[in-house]
Amino acid sequence: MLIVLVGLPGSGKSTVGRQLARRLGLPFRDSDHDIEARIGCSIREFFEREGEAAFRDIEQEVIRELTQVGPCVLATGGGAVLRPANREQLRRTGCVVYLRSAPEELFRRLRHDSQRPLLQVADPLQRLRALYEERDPLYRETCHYVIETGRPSVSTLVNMVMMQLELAGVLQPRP
Ligand SMILES: Nc1ncnc2c1ncn2[C@@H]1O[C@H](COP(=O)(O)OP(=O)(O)O)[C@@H](O)[C@H]1O
Ligand SMILES: O=C(O)C1=C[C@@H](OP(=O)(O)O)[C@@H](O)[C@H](O)C1
Ligand SMILES: [Mg+2]
Repeated sequence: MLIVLVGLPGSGKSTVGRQLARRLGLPFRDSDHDIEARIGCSIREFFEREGEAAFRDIEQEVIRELTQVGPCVLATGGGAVLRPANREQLRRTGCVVYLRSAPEELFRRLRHDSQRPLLQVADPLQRLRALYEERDPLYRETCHYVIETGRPSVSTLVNMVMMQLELAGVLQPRP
């Protein structure tokens, strides 16, 4: 089974995804990690050198591959839903969970983070609000379930995702 996490930068896709995979005994894959292995530098450097469109081309290839490697928990990058082909591929092949977070919460988590290329601007909170406006409808269109991430800790969120998947019959209930 393929479980896919989507959401804005800082929503916890990588952190929650890793713990969720451990709890489920599934491999964990992070599309940004595979992209960095392929380009041989950080995503931030690649954005600066080659631009966003070149990044999106590689991201689309990596997503297509990772949705075909067998059962795993897949953390995507925040912009994975921008391309219709990715939205269609993720929704068709996986059980897609949207980790929804308010831009203000994401700003609190990421204000000291220098590795997210889209947030290296004078007003990152304003940028996060704009990204939310643009992408929230795309995450909703792609996902099967929405999980609110505002207050819960990472381990509580892992439990919430597991409970949601059990209720939906995607996961067997735990004894
Ligand atoms: N539910 C949460 N509560 C508090 N901090 C969180 C939560 N989820 C993620 N974080 C923190 O926010 C930062 C970004 O998380 P990350 O998993 O990299 O997000 P993403 O992969 O969605 O961009 C990390 O420092 C992580 O520890
Ligand atoms: O939102 C985006 O467009 C991006 C989010 C990043 O992943 P995270 O969501 O893990 O930060 C990474 O894929 C790249 O910097 C582009
Ligand atoms: Mg991530």
